[in-house]
Amino acid sequence: MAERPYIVGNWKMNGTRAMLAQARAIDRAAQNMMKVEVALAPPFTLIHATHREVEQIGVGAQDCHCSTDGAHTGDVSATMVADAGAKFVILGHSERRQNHGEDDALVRAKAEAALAASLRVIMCCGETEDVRDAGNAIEFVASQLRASLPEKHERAGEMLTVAYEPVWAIGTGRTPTVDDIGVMHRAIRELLVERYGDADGASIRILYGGSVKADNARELLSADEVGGALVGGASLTADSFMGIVIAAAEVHEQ
Ligand SMILES: O=C[C@H](O)COP(=O)(O)O
Repeated sequence: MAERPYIVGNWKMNGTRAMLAQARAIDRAAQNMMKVEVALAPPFTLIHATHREVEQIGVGAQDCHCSTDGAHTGDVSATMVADAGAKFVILGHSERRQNHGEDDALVRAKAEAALAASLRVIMCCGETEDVRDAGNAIEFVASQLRASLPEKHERAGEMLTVAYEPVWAIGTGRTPTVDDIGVMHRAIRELLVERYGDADGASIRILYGGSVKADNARELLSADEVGGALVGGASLTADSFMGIVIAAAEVHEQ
């Protein structure tokens, strides 16, 4: 892994204020792990409190609306999450696509709104098991990314991250092989270079997500073109999350 690994915890719909103790513990531990960029995406309700409690780690949101404000009951805009202390937003997660019917066009509109609010974007993509079994995983992910990512951005390399998360690997304990991850990540890299040019396309980090744990992180993070991980379940306690961060530091040093 050439660049500084990026390990992001996605707390999903987990956590009340009692969870801030885990954020503090992760932040303290991350201060001794400067070789790894560590971040957490708590639920909306904890963004501001997490931002106030931590010094070292990044804090982000798990979604935002595509409009800046207006009559959208229950929604939260990019400007609002930025105001609460978020520096990035996860968009296009398969749980949003499946549970809220978000299509690629909406995800792209959200990404444009987030970038306009100076938020970095972690753009998720990934195929279902049926798509993989039919041998169409690469075509599917490429088409999802082409339609979901903004057409251009002057600081694409710095502002965008892609997270490849096969839907069938999320929360299941199943993972692709290192070879399969490498094949997919190389295809994503090609697409990013094609869209954003050599320099930006090469510097956008591509994370792997889906059942990453401390005991498989070393292997998964050593796959070709993997720049870090988007972690769900194992990010909910400082011990399990920091096990992944430590593995990332070790892979980086190899
Ligand atoms: O955003 C995180 C992913 O959905 C992975 O979740 P997981 O680590 O619980 O499989």
